[in-house]
Order: sequence, then C-alpha cells, then structure tokens
Amino acid sequence: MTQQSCGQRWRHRRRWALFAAVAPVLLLSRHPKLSFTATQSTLPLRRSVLVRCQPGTQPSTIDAGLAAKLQAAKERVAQAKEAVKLFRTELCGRSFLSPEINRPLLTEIFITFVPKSAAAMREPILDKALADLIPDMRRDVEALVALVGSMAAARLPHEPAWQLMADVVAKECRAASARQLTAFAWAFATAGEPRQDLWDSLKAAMAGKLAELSPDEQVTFAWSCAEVNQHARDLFGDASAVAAPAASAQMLEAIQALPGEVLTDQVPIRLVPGVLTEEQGQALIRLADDAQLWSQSSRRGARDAEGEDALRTSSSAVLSAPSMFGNPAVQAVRTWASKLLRVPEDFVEALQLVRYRQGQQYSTHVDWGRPQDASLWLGGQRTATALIYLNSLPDGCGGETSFDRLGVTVRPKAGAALVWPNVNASGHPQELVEHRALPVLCDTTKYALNVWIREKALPTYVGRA
Ligand SMILES: O=C(O)CCC(=O)C(=O)O
Ligand SMILES: [Fe+2]
Repeated sequence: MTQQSCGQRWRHRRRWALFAAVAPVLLLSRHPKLSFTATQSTLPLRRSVLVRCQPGTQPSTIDAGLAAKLQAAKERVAQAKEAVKLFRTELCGRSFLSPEINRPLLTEIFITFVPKSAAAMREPILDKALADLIPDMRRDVEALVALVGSMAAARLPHEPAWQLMADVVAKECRAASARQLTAFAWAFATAGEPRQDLWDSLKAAMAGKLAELSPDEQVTFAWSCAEVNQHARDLFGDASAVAAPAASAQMLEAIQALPGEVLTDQVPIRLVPGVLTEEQGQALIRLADDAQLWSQSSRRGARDAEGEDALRTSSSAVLSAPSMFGNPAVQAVRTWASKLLRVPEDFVEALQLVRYRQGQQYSTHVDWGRPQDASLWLGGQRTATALIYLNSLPDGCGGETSFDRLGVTVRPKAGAALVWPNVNASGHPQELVEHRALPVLCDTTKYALNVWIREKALPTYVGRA
C-alpha cells in the first residue's frame, strides 16, 4: 500500500462528509455508554471528555441531566472524529514504510475507543476507518505490525478489526521477518486470538527464521503460541516444568534464612511479620481500585497437585502497567522480595492482588506450572511464592491459608508475608505445598498480594517491534 492510494481513499471527501454527518446520530443512538468518563491520558483530544453524567437525578433536574448526557455524547462524537483524523494522519499521511509510526499515539487513539466496561465495542467511525485501512496495508508488514501491536496494547475490544487483521496477517506473513512474526504472535496472543489458519501461517513462516531472533524474542514467540494453545513444539519443544537445580537450591537457602516463624519442618514455610505497613497495603489496593483492575480471578492453571480443577471465586488485579512499577508501595514489595529471596528484581512477576469477599475462596491448588502452561516460557518455573496479607482477619472469620498435606493453617495478619518454595532442591515441583484459601465467613473483605518468583529473568520483550 502506498501513500498515494491511501490518500486517494481518504479523498473520497463527499462520502466521508456524508458519513461524518450521519455518524453522530448513529453514535447517539447506538452508543450505550453515555455515562462514560475519560481515563487519564496523554492524548490532548481526550482531555475535553471529562464529563460524567450523574445517576439519581432529581425530577426537577431531569432536563439538566439530559442536557449533560447530550453534551457528553457530543463530546464523545467529537473525540471519536478527532481520533479517526489522527489515526488517518498517522497511517495515511506518511509513507507506510516509515519506521517511525508512532505506536504510543496509535495506542492512545485506540484507547479513546475502548469502553470502560468490558462490553465489546461497536464504533461506526472506527469500523469504517479500520475496514478501509487494514486491507490496504496488506503489503506493508511494518505498518501492520505497528497497527496490530497498538490494538493489542490498547486491548481493543473490536472483533471486526481483529478478524480483518487476522485475515491479512495469515495471508501476508510469509513476507515478514522473524522479528515481525514475533510482534504479530505477541499481539494475537495478547488478544487471545486462537484462529488455526493464523497460527499455522505464523509458525510456518517462522520455521527457518528462528536464528534471526534474540533469545527474548524466541521466548516471546514460544509463549505466544502456547498462550493460545497453539504450542510450537516443532520449533521449540515443550517448556520445562523442572526448574534449574542451582536456582532452586539457592531459593531454598534464601527461604530458610528468612526471619520469622517456622511453620513446619517438612518444607521451609516462613511467616515473616512487618513486611508492609498498613498504609502501603492500602496504597496498593487504591492503585487497583483507581485503575479499575479488579476482575474475576483467572482459573487458568488453577489445579491441585493431581491436576484437578480448583474452585476460585475471588477477584484479582495484576499491577503490570509500566507506570505502576514506579509506585513506592509496588517498589517496596519488589525490593523486599528481591533482597530477601536473593534474586534480581526481574525474576519477580508483576504483583497480583487478590480480594475475597464473604463466601469467596480458592480451593486446593499449586502455584507452580505444568509443562503445557504458557507462562513457563516467561522466566521458567515459579520457584517460590510470597503471599503478603494486606489486612488481618479476626479469629472465626475464615480466610486462612491452609496447607492440608503439611497440617499448616495461617490466619491473615496485616503486613505479614507467608513464604514457601514451590520446587525442591533439584528443581522438581512439590506436591506437598498444595494449599487453599478457606472461604471468608464474616461480612468482611480479605486482601492479599501474590509475589511470585521465577527461576530466571522475565523476558524484556513487551510486544515492541
Ligand atoms: O489467599 C490465600 O490465602 C491464598 C492465595 C493463593 O494461594 C493464590 O492466589 O495462589
Ligand atoms: Fe496459591
């Protein structure tokens, strides 16, 4: 696709003008989120959208309420149009072959279209822009990489665009370099796209090009395939569930040397008090609340030592956004884990908060991964878990962490870390450390923080081409 033909497409001014006139009406009638609020953003066009329609309007102010909704809708339309304009400039107003496609800007543009709720998005304006652009971009692999990477980074919930993209990439990826294939794989894996034709094409295109990849990129490609259950065994084999013995033995030593209570002689499980202050705990919870990160806890890989599915009814929030790593409470936890467990900080996974309301629980499971677990590609096996309780639960309120095979039960105590190894000294995952979170029995909420340590550094590749 050349700059000229892209320009020509957008020169269909009359069609566009007609569409622009109709789109606000379409949006007003079809957009269900008139109460939408803007998220923090660096994109200038989004600053104008800090409009919230107040629920529970008094009868006398119904008109005012409607007017506010109308105003919000108008701003939303203006914002969408502005975003499409920028989108068009970014992808059409330049040579597609430019290596300087502004991915952060593209991502921001997509974020303007992402609904705050988990609902799938239907945006006529974006539909049109993407339907026009994606097929035209088919010969420009680098532009496709930038576009799909931005769609993934923005978590664009727009099925038609993903399907169009999958159609084009499945057909055109033979011409892609190994690095570009990795970028495609990462994006589609992040979006959870399982299409067989797409993954077959990506894997076939990668065969013979593997040597072009850095170790981090190889891991990213292998992880991407495994993440959507399209394991690239021909190219990479299986990930190993057995951790490196040296890393495992060192981890055991570090846990044994921890201060705090020794809970059993069979496996070094320690309860270390005073790891976090209550304020730091609150700051972590606020971080998740403010960014609306809570969602039903994932049950993927949640199995007991025999491989039976676990019941997990809690909510989780992963503090993985790069901006969150700068938060003082996040940093305090990461530094503590790295120092006390004697691993570099990049062995520590993104922190995962867990929240249990009354009646919620996590039944018996292990934290280590099985060979088919895609995450084994990223930093290898989880050698240890540090579970930090962010609040205390009174006696009789349930919520304890229980290791039934070891006869150990621990009541949550604010700021204390329960630390245990997931592998033995030779690196083999341990069944003995199977555990569960007992149901919370009182009308209270339990908060805890999972700090998982991997056997090696987590790769630095984050979908950047
Ligand atoms: O909440 C607990 O006590 C245990 C949590 C847990 O085991 C997990 O999230 O993997
Ligand atoms: Fe666990």
